[in-house]
Amino acid sequence: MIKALIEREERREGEGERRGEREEGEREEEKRRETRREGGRREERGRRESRSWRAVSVLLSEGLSPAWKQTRNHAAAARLDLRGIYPPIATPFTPQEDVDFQKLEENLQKYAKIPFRGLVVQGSNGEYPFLTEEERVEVVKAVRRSLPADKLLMAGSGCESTKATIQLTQKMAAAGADAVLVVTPCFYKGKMNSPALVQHFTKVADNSPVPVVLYSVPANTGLELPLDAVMGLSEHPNILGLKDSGGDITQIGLIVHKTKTQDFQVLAGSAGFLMAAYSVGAVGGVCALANVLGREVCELEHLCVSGRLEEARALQQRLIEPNAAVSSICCTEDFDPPLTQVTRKLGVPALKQAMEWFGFHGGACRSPLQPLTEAETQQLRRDFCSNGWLIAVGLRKFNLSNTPMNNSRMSTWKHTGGQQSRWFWWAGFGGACEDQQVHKQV
Ligand SMILES: O=C(O)C(=O)C[C@@H](O)C(=O)O
Repeated sequence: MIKALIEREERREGEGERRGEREEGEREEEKRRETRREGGRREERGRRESRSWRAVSVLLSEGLSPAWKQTRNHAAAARLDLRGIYPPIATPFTPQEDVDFQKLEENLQKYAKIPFRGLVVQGSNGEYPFLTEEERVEVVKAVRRSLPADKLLMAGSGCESTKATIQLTQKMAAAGADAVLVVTPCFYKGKMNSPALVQHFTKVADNSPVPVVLYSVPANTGLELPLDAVMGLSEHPNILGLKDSGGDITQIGLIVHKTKTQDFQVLAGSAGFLMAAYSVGAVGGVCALANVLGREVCELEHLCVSGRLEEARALQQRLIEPNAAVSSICCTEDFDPPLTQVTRKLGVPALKQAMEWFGFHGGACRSPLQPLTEAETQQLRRDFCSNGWLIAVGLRKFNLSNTPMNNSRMSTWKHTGGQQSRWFWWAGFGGACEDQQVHKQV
């Protein structure tokens, strides 16, 4: 009996051992299967990573970084509505060529009464290449202090290197810029191909606390931001849009068309082709002429967006020559498609002279920009007078000393038969100038 019990116990123990061994074997097999599975996963990860690195290397060779850091304002980029007109404001200087913040402030007070969407500070017309980094930031701070809260401050933060552009962008954001306008680097223009430019703007946008607007101005930089680069960059969450000063309407139309699936906004870079740009989908304009005829350029925008094309056409035609004279986009034969040949003649010195005629502080440019010659001044006046913007009534001899005219005073707006007219009286300082009563007809 006992023997049987022992034998049964031994059998049970043997079965237990064998079950344990089986279970151990199964556990070992499971481990081996898991190891194989993990190895497979690791290989797959390796393949995927190599695929993704291959992709990244391709992307990086095209300048697109795979993961965009979320700056605090990417969401802002989606919200910021750029529609409207912006003067790229001029920078007044003292006779010693220091920034004249007092005159800047007086100009800002006048701009505040004009229905601009905002101001571009340190655009081409701001003479940014001639300002130190510190001055560029100080001017942004001064404008921020004065600009009404509902106006957008777009600060030009472009430099030649990506590193310097990021640093200045961050300083301008801290100084109060709502967005930055970043011009294409151009000193080594032969090497500024799409991959280089896409990588540049991507890194800037990755590191900018505020949304970025691309700035392509081939007449000044000698290069155009290529379409494929714009299309790639339009997908960046912190890149809002493009300011195109090239003036090629087909290029602007193509950019609008090719980026329409993105929240990407295109601004015309000159009043000379503003209506045409609106017709192909631009949402606004950065226009030097708006420093002088700000209300009229805003009126053109209004007529375009409200479909009053006959009136828009008539107004646009009267703005082409004055715009041509004051546009800061220098003449370069290579980048001067016929349409824009009219838009580039006398540049910033002419803009500043015209500002003086229309009651703003323009003054001298910073060296090495030279003042207008007498012949250029006459040409400039013709461009405004022949389009009915400046009619000298009772013009008497001007014997201005070097002191630019100032102390202008706008008297009244007078509507006469649908025409608006403004009368200006000037009393210049420092010279034997006499009162000049000029009838400006708009
Ligand atoms: O000053 C700027 O930044 C410009 O784009 C100039 C351009 O708007 C023009 O009308 O000439």
